[in-house]
Amino acid sequence: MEDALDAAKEFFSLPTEEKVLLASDNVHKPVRYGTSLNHDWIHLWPSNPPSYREKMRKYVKQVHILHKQLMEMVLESMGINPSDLQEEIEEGSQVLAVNCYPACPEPELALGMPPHSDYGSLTILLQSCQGLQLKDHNENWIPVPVVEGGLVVQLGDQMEVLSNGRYKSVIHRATVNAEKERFSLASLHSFALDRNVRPAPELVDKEHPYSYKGFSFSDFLDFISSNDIVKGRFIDTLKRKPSKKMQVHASEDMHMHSVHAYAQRRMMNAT
Ligand SMILES: O=C(O)CCC(=O)C(=O)O
Ligand SMILES: [Fe+2]
Repeated sequence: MEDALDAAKEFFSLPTEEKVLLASDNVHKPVRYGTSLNHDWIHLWPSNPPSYREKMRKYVKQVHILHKQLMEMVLESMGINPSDLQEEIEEGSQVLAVNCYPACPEPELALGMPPHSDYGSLTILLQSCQGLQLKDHNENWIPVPVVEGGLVVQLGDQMEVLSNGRYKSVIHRATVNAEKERFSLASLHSFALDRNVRPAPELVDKEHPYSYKGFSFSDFLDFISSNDIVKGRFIDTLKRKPSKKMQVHASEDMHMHSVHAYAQRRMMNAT
């Protein structure tokens, strides 16, 4: 784990001229530096620092194995037989977001990443120092401590839809640090890209009516290509009976924080 964080640190310390060669606003690009999609994009990852690919590849591989074990546990806990979704999981995608948040002299006025939920099934996150915060059901921000050798696991929008709302995707944000530059590695896992994710039939009944429209990865890409994050959450566009109150809350919050979003750098590595 330390190796992967070192590789991130070395990459971001490269001269800007070198990093911008990988810059792109095109969300369809598998590797992009700046402000995602199946195995074998590693040859496109940064070749400098020289150890970057090897260190990241090792990390990504281990995390992929862990993700499969976690998926089985989460699905079983929802009463879904993991083998029913085996293909979706096997053909799923993994994107490693390598985030760098420069030290900020006034951390209380800025955010590294505005509030959002991740679109996929599971996110496995490693942080170099404390900065991740989760929103709890009372709308309070809870800092997630750094535990030596520990990883943070979050559920994304695909799990909320699949569980028919029994599990919620986690709204989270990244704060910045006054003295230290902060790094995080977010391994974003999703079901197969061409599949429509919809509530599992076994979780739809009289008391739990079908609450979300199904969606595919391209629906999500269309949403982020044409919407600013301040306009709200993708998952809210899928709700069949959206709660107006919650929507207003979420978007006001996002707007407020994104106005102050600080100069975060991000490198997306599809695997
Ligand atoms: O830096 C962090 O702790 C959060 C990163 C994150 O939420 C993301 O990359 O989606
Ligand atoms: Fe995230």
